[in-house]
Amino acid sequence: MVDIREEQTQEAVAKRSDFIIKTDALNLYYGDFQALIDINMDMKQNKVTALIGPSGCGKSTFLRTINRMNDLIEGVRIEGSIKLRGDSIYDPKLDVAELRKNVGMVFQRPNPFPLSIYDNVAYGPRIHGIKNKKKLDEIVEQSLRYAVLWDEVKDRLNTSALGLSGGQQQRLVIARVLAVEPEVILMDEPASALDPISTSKLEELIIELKSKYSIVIVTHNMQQAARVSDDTGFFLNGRLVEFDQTDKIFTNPAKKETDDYISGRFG
Ligand SMILES: Nc1ncnc2c1ncn2[C@@H]1O[C@H](COP(=O)(O)OP(=O)(O)OP(=O)(O)O)[C@@H](O)[C@H]1O
Repeated sequence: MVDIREEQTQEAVAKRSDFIIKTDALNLYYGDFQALIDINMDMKQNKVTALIGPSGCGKSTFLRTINRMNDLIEGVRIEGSIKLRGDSIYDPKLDVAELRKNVGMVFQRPNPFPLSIYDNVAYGPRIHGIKNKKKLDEIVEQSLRYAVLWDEVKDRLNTSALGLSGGQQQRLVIARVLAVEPEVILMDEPASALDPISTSKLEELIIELKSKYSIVIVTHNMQQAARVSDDTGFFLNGRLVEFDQTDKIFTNPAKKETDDYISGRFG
């Protein structure tokens, strides 16, 4: 006789594994101020999840919970759960440095180190103990190739990263993140300081990267969210108002607030 519980369990496991990050009743407070209210959001593996919403609605705060960047801010308190592949991100036993290696982050302004292009990419692997020059060379080349920057910089690897254009610097920062082999890449308005051509290269790169990584991106640019993401979450006043497939959010949202926001009636 088939054990239904066993079947259900296997089905549940298969379903769970589609999701890389799951949050359950997540609340976050800055002192007395509640910035995130009861966020339940399951993000899929090898997909791009976009977070949209007006300024101050909690997008960056939410993004930072995924690699515990909020830990660095005094007075932050978190309730509820957030899991990466089923393991609690806020487990006191968790190695935060390991988490941040696994969940890399790209910020609004490109922030290369004042080092050579090569040393920027080799930085993380070196910290994680890789000393062998040949191995480092391989990692640097592969990461720059994945970040679609190799052809532009291969003849100047030992020159300063600060000499690159803003768009190149942002792709270098992505290469630096890729060099430590993360599973998830968080991006907080990564194109906001870039010109249209660099932005479009970055968007192409994001779409390419999802074959290997899971990406969560905060953006103010709704066309960008529509172009690059598979799923979109709309935040308002600390709540996740609606979370669905990007096509659905932009063509037939379920909630009036989402419709008002995407059609430019507020925000
Ligand atoms: N370090 C902090 N201390 C206190 N309050 C904060 C802190 N950081 C953010 N907040 C508040 O939390 C709320 C959410 O901010 P957050 O930066 O997450 O919003 P956002 O949607 O990313 O905004 P934006 O699109 O402008 O970047 C805002 O009211 C903000 O003022």
